[in-house]
Amino acid sequence: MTLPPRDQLLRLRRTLLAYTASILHLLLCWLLFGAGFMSLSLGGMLVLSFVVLASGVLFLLSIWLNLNLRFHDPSLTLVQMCWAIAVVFISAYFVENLRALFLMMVLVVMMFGAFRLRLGGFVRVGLFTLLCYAVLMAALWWRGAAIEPRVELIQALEFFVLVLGVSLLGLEMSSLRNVLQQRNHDLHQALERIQQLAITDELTGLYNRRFANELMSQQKALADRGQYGFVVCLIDLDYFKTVNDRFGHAGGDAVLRQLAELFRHTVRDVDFIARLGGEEFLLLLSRTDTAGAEHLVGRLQEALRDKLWEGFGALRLTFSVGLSAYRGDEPWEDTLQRADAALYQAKEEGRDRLKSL
Ligand SMILES: Nc1nc2c(ncn2[C@@H]2O[C@H](COP(=O)(O)OP(=O)(O)OP(=O)(O)O)[C@@H](O)[C@H]2O)c(=O)[nH]1
Repeated sequence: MTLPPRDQLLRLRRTLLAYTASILHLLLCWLLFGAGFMSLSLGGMLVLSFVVLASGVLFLLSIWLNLNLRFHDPSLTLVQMCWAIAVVFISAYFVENLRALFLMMVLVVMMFGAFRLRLGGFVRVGLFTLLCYAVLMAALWWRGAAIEPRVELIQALEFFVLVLGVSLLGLEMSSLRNVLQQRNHDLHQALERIQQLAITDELTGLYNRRFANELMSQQKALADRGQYGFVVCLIDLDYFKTVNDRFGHAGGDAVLRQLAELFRHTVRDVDFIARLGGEEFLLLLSRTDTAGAEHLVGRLQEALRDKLWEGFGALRLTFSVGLSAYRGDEPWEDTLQRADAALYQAKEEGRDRLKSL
């Protein structure tokens, strides 16, 4: 059996809490029944208990079966609150003498809305409470219960002042919760941004040297476990200084950005490309052998030959590559070291070529 997602679990927990409160309310009813304050027969008490317990189970089931997700507010806060308030008023109808005390349960229900309802929700619950109160008074009057209008009016006023007070407190808590949620969201985004910045090269958006080292060590661990290889290519642009001399440093930057875009589009999704600094790049090819890497480098050279540099006219660029395949059970630094030596050879032998060691 799989557990519901976190949001649903939270809703279940909150509904379970409300269910516990309604069971406590029911216990109070039974206590008053035992003490002779309820004008309800044993059968009536059993029906009331069944209705309260069954409705709670229905709310819990609707969340467990995800039926609540079909509603505008999947927490069902308003529905649950109105139902709980109705139950309090229904049971209050049968209480003799202690009705005002009994109605205080409505305040507990109000507190449940504190973390979810906004102003509109509180107004609706308030109006619903008002309606319930009026219906209760009418029903009592209809039944011929002894109602002292002045006392009832004072009790009603006191009740509504309390409901208003609790609603205002609830609103305050609700807005506090919103602020906290927003802060949490902002912090989460800032953290994501920081994590992104920590691994990317600012100029090109490729991975940076620090992350390249991490990737190398990860690749080594994976290769050692999975018995497959990986290849490291160090790519260094030839005579890049002339680009800077011709177009200025900003122009050189723009060329590096366009080059990064070309690399990104040419390598496979499973491969990694990082800028180690200056005009030097590292290509990390996973599950590839030397032949496969040479093939990819050929494709990159071809793409570079055909590249039309936006804003740089007839610019032609080449690069030299030092390639090295991981030999198994060697430190990844050794693989990189060999690629570096191979790159040195490629430069020494006239550039625009690939050397592997
Ligand atoms: N625009 C720009 N230029 C950079 C950046 N980092 C390094 N460079 C330039 O890259 C050039 C590298 O020069 P060199 O090391 O002599 O290399 P090269 O001119 O490419 O010659 P070889 O590598 O020997 O073929 C220098 O002019 C640096 O200023 C950068 O972030 N932006």
